[in-house]
Amino acid sequence: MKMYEKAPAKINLMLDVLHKRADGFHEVEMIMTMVDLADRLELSELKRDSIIISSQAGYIPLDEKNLAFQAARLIKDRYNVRSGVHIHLDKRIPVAAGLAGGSSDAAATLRGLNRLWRLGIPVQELQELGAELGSDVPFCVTGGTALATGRGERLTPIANPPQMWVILAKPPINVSTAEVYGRVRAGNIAVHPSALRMQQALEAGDFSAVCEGLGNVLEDVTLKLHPEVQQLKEAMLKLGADGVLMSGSGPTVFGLVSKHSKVARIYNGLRGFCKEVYAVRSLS
Ligand SMILES: C[C@](O)(CO)[C@H](O)COP(=O)(O)OP(=O)(O)OC[C@H]1O[C@@H](n2ccc(N)nc2=O)[C@H](O)[C@@H]1O
Ligand SMILES: Nc1ncnc2c1ncn2[C@@H]1O[C@H](COP(=O)(O)OP(=O)(O)OP(=O)(O)O)[C@@H](O)[C@H]1O
Repeated sequence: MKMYEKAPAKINLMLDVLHKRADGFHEVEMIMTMVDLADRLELSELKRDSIIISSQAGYIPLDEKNLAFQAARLIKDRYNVRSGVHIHLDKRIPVAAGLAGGSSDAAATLRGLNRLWRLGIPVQELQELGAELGSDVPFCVTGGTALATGRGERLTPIANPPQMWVILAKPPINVSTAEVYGRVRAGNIAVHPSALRMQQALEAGDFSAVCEGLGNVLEDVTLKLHPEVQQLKEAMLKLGADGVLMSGSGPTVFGLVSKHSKVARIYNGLRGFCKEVYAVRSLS
């Protein structure tokens, strides 16, 4: 038997850090939404008790470091599943980009194995399992648009963004999420983006207000480490994006555009100096 799952990328429309917690994680307030750029997973049942990961992408781990492997092992152990699975990952989301590619693969694995092995695990329990794998995984289990608090695992669904285009550009640099959080000084953040304001903009379907409400306190850290991310933001704005922000801990920058007529100009302009550029729709 085979199951197929799509694993979409996320962007953070706003991300605020409130304080560092005793467990080393940071208390955050974020609004995340999915975009129409997705990995594809094919999950095939194996009679023997093993987990096999394969992918056309040569640049991701295929062993127990792969988040899809970890998700499969977790669900197998927790529910005493004897059979195995072969998971083929058709990677389309850029890796280590701030787009939660690995987290979304893990979430899609939890959803897919729940169906493949007919486990009947309720969504909330899948999210709790997801939280053991990473802070972004619970959101990726359900997707949509949500306010995420705690370390990112406490979710409140909110209205999807109005129809818009999202242009994503990933510069060829590596950013460590742990390092970026490690450099944040919550007490020194000058301007905190407002979750309430973004939530109201989304509920009202007000595209301009969504653009005005964009904010990510991790930007300051990543931009200092990698000035090319700032240059990419400026280029996107110059080319006509209505709103521009870095996603997660970076380095991907996204631009929001309401008019389709602007998309080709921005896409082509960025392709001149950035190899990984995507123009997609927000998922609603
Ligand atoms: C930057 C975001 O992607 C925005 O959505 C998330 O906050 C991070 O999500 P993630 O990559 O799933 O993060 P995890 O794999 O759970 O954690 C990676 C590292 O980031 C730091 N981390 C992560 C989340 C959080 N709320 N506080 C943290 O300090 C921790 O040092 C942790 O060791
Ligand atoms: N299924 C997977 N897909 C991509 N990367 C994976 C996967 N499993 C493990 N990894 C490893 O995880 C690391 C982060 O990759 P990923 O694409 O998930 O980052 P990200 O988009 O920055 O995630 P986030 O936004 O959740 O911080 C990479 O170094 C990669 O080797």
